[in-house]
Amino acid sequence: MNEHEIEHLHRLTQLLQGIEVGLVVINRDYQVQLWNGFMENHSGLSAKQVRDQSLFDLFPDLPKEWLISKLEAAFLLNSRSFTVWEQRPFVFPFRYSRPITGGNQMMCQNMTVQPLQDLRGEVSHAALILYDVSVQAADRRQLTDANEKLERLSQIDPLTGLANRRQWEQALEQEFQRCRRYQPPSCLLVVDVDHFKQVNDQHGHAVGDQVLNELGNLLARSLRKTDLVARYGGEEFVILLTETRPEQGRILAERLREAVEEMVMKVPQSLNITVSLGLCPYQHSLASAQAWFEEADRALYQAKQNGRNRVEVA
Ligand SMILES: Nc1nc2c(ncn2[C@@H]2O[C@H](COP(=O)(O)OP(=O)(O)OP(=O)(O)O)[C@@H](O)[C@H]2O)c(=O)[nH]1
Repeated sequence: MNEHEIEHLHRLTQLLQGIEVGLVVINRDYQVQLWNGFMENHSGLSAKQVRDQSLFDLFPDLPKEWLISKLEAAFLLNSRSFTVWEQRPFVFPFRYSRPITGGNQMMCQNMTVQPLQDLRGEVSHAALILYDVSVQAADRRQLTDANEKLERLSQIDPLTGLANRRQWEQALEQEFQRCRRYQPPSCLLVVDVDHFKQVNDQHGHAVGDQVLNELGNLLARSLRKTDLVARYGGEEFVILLTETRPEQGRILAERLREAVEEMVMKVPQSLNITVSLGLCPYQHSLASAQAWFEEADRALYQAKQNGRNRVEVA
C-alpha cells in the first residue's frame, strides 16, 4: 500500500469513527472486530475492551436467536437484511437521554445487517449498522396517542361525559344486528326532560346545562355496566338495555322516572324536573335500527301527549 492509499484509509477510519450511526463488524464467531465511536459512546465500552469478544458475552440481553438467524443469513446466503423499530424497538439496550422525547427510556433503533466479503469473495464478516430513530419513534407515539385521544373525544358528549350521538348510532346498529341474528331480549329507551325550555327561561342556560349534567349522572348511575346511556342531543337521552325483557324494561323505565322526580338539584337553588320516557322492546318486525329508534320516539311522543312524567311502551 502506498502512502496515498494509507492516507485515504486513515481518513475513512476517522469518518467511520465519528459518524452518528452505530457500526459493528463481527467475524463468524460473532466476535467484535470493529466498534465505532457511536457504539463506544452509547455502550460505555471502548473498542479496545470489546475487541475479539463475543457480542453475546458482552450483551447477554441481546435477542440471541433472532440475531443469529439474521447473521447466518448474511454469512451463508450473502444476503442483507433490515429491521425497523416498529417490529422490534431496539437491538442494543442503550439508554436514551435527550429530554425532548419525554418518556422515551431506551434508544429506538433501525438496523441493517450487511455481509462483508474478503478479497477472495467469501463472506468472512458481517456488519451491524445501527440507526438511532428515537426522535421519529417518539413523534409517532405522540401522534398515535393524540389520534386515540381524538377518537375517544369524538365519541363523547362534553357536557355530560356520556356517549354522544355518533357513538350511540354505532352501538344501536350493532345491537340491532345482534338482536336480528340471535333474538335476545333487548329494549331501547328514549328519555326527554319535560318543559326544559322553562328551566332555561327561568334559571338561565348555565343552570340548564347543570341540570342536564346531573340527569346524565343519575341515568348512568342507575343502569348496568352493559347498558349504554347516551345523550342524543339537547335534552334527550337514549338508553340501550341489553338482555332486558319488555316487562323488565318497563319496570326499569318507571324506576328511572321516579328517581328523576325525587331528585332535588341544587343549581344553586333547589330545583325539580320530570322526564317522559318512550320504550320500545326489540321485535323481529323492525326493519332497521332507525325504525327501532323511531318507534321508541313515537312512544315518547305519546308519553308527552298523555300528560308527561310517564312511561309509554311502543
Ligand atoms: N341549557 C341547555 N339547553 C338546551 C341544550 N340543548 C337544548 N336545550 C334547550 O332545550 C329546550 C327544549 O325545548 P322543547 O323542545 O320545546 O321541549 P321542552 O321545553 O322540554 O318541552 P317538552 O319536551 O314538550 O316537555 C330548548 O329551549 C333548547 O334550547 C343544552 O345543551 N343546554
